[in-house]
Amino acid sequence: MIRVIMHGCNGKMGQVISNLLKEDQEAEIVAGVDVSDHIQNEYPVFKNIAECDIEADVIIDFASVKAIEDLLNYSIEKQVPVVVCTTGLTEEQLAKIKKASEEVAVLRSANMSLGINMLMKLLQTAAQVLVPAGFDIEIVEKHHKLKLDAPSGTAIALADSINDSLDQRYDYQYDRSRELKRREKNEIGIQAVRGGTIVGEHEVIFAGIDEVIEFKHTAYTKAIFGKGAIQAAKFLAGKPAGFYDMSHVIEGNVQLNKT
Ligand SMILES: NC(=O)C1=CN([C@@H]2O[C@H](COP(=O)(O)OP(=O)(O)OC[C@H]3O[C@@H](n4cnc5c(N)ncnc54)[C@H](O)[C@@H]3O)[C@@H](O)[C@H]2O)C=CC1
Ligand SMILES: O=C(O)C1=N[C@H](C(=O)O)C[C@H](O)C1
Repeated sequence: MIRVIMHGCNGKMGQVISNLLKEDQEAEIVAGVDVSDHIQNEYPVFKNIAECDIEADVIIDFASVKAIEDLLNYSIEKQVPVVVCTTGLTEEQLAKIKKASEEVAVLRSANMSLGINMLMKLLQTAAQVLVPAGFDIEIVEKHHKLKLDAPSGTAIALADSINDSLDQRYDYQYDRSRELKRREKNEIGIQAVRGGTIVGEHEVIFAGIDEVIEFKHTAYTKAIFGKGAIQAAKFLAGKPAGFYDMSHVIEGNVQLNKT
């Protein structure tokens, strides 16, 4: 059995994963970490990961940007690989995650679903064909009203994926209300919508002269993120120090299915 610490265990994603792992034959939660104690779990829960004295093979993190430094310190000190799913991280925190991966295995992904990770690859192909033909790129994301960060980590990851395929020529425009001016050629507009219980929608729009192509991903349940995070945790347990993302997990599964 792979032993998991669930960081942010009493949150929406922490509970999705707790329920999924109850039925899992290969992995189990041995401890949880959460500042909130409004839920009774079948495993011990610590207020801070630094207090956790239970041995584990991997940590799954869906918590808060405020907890990221303690999480990385614990992961390095105890040599427990960590799957970082929390979004809204600053550039400085992202740099700390990269640095930590020199000492312990770290997998970070703003979106654990197969669909979004597949879409990232499709967008690179689309951008390489459509941008030279003069298409503009805009991203619209929609999420539930409880979400703290905006734009979503996924919207930024989709933009980054496109930008990687275009030699980083693009800037991101988050707010068009400040200046009275036309959009720049080398910009990706990113807009966030918040309301109700929308699980997660991402739409990437390539707008050309007289034609528009739209790529859209809709998450109907949070289980798609939970299943992806569990797959990632199983992949990461026992891996050497290094920086991994969902493409490593998906490629690993494709190889396994071929054999
Ligand atoms: N990568 C992905 O595929 C996905 C990422 N997320 C991200 O995961 C994070 C959590 O999402 P949700 O579960 O929806 O949020 P949530 O607010 O329901 O849960 C977060 C939990 O973390 C706990 N927490 C807050 N500060 C903490 C601290 N310092 N130490 C330990 N626990 C702490 C809270 O008490 C709460 O129970 C968000 O950043 C969200 O954007 C969410 C869904 C998918
Ligand atoms: O907070 C959420 O709910 C989600 N957050 C992630 C993000 O910021 O991209 C992933 C998913 O869209 C759900």
